[in-house]
Amino acid sequence: MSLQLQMLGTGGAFAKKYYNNNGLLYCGNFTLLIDCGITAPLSLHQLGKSLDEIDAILITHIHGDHVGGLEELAFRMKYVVGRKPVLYIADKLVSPLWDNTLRGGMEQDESTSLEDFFEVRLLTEGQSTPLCNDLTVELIQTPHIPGKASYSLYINDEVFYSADMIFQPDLLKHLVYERGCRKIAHEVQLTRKGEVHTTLQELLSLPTEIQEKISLMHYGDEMEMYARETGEMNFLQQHKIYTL
Ligand SMILES: O=c1ccn([C@@H]2O[C@@H]3COP(=O)(O)O[C@H]3[C@H]2O)c(=O)[nH]1
Ligand SMILES: [Zn+2]
Ligand SMILES: [Zn+2]
Repeated sequence: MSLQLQMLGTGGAFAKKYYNNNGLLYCGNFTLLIDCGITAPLSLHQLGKSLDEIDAILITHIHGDHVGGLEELAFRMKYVVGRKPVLYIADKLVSPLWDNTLRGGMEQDESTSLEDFFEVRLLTEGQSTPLCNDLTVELIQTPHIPGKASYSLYINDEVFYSADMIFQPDLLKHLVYERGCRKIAHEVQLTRKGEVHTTLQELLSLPTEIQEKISLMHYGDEMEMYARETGEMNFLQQHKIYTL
């Protein structure tokens, strides 16, 4: 079964042209929404997708461009669609997501926990979990903000989808040379110092055979200026469907 990826947006947190870096992963009839940022509901609307077409949501980490659309999604699922969405999430993210992010807007009456709005399915880091017949996801914790857990994804034991992360060349080499990784969707920061992200310069230091597997995402509005400066890598484009 081939996997397809359609990004709802490919922009960094402050990008305006390309929307938040959230993706739809298609596996046959199953659709997984990877992250649900502020712009996710608008992007879904522009694609003509109803929320009912999303079978599950997976959250990589707690930043607005990755979770800022969850309140709208959950309220619409509850009050319009009438179905609890499935939410895959690392156990360490449950409390930060509910207590520190969603609770202020969503707690009311008997609805006092994440489980009151979502069918929560916990993911354990380092463990490959089947989400449907032909789709498995393994969380790999990757550094982003000190003290805040963030998880990249290893999909079907062959595709790496980075969360926001500081450059991890050894991880990328390990995945490609020892775990048979075929494709990599990687965040990139084009301008300014990386600090909590991976810079284009850092990715350009990777061997050619790894760069060839990389598609760049989570970039700024200046992306077009860098179109010919990405070595063997290419930019993922919003709404285009890629076979993985
Ligand atoms: O220590 C910090 C924390 C945050 N930030 C910025 O805020 C943004 C939050 O979303 P993001 O993770 O997509 O990108 C982050 C950066 O652009 C930063 O530069 N340094
Ligand atoms: Zn981000
Ligand atoms: Zn982030």
